[in-house]
Amino acid sequence: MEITYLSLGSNIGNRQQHIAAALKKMSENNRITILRVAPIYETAPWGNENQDWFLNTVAEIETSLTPQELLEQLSNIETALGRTREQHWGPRTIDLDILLYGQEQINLPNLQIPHPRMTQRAFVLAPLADLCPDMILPDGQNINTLLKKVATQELKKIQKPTS
Ligand SMILES: Nc1ncnc2c1ncn2[C@@H]1O[C@H](COP(=O)(O)OP(=O)(O)OP(=O)(O)O)[C@@H](O)[C@H]1O
Ligand SMILES: Nc1nc2c(c(=O)[nH]1)N=C(CO)CN2
Repeated sequence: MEITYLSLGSNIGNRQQHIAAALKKMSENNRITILRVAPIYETAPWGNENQDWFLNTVAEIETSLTPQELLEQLSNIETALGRTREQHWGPRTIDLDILLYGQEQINLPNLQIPHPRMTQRAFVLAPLADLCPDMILPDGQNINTLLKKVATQELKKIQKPTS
């Protein structure tokens, strides 16, 4: 069993409902246990700014799935929730990324862990810091130091998920 952190994001349709539905589908897999879910943030679009604001959060899970099996499971959930891939960093009903999987470092063409862009993204670091305020990221930096570096990225904490 490995402790794993996942990023969840949505900026199309009922964003809160998409996040809740993704968490429900994950919890239906008997090899995934959701341990904690961070508060939800409303966040300015990063990377491709010409799109609507996102809701983002982070889930801490425990899983016996391998990283590749987890990626496949998350991709199936994205598809079931209507995710399409038309634009790089474009709008999506749901985006599920693996941030950290135990202490593993993976560098395959279809899977990089830790997620290579996570330390640049306030929409990842803020909810992750709510769950793990003292976390040291694999590059050796404290999460709060990293959060200060991305402080110009706009975001606001909105609420705990209801389910
Ligand atoms: N840690 C990871 N978590 C999820 N997908 C990953 C990871 N590492 C590599 N990938 C690959 O990235 C591919 C593209 O994913 P996706 O379209 O969701 O990217 P994105 O969310 O738009 O951008 P970003 O990767 O910068 O968050 C996936 O098909 C998957 O194979
Ligand atoms: N605010 C925000 N911006 C993004 C997001 C996201 O989840 N939230 N996801 C992206 C691709 O992973 C690109 N940009």
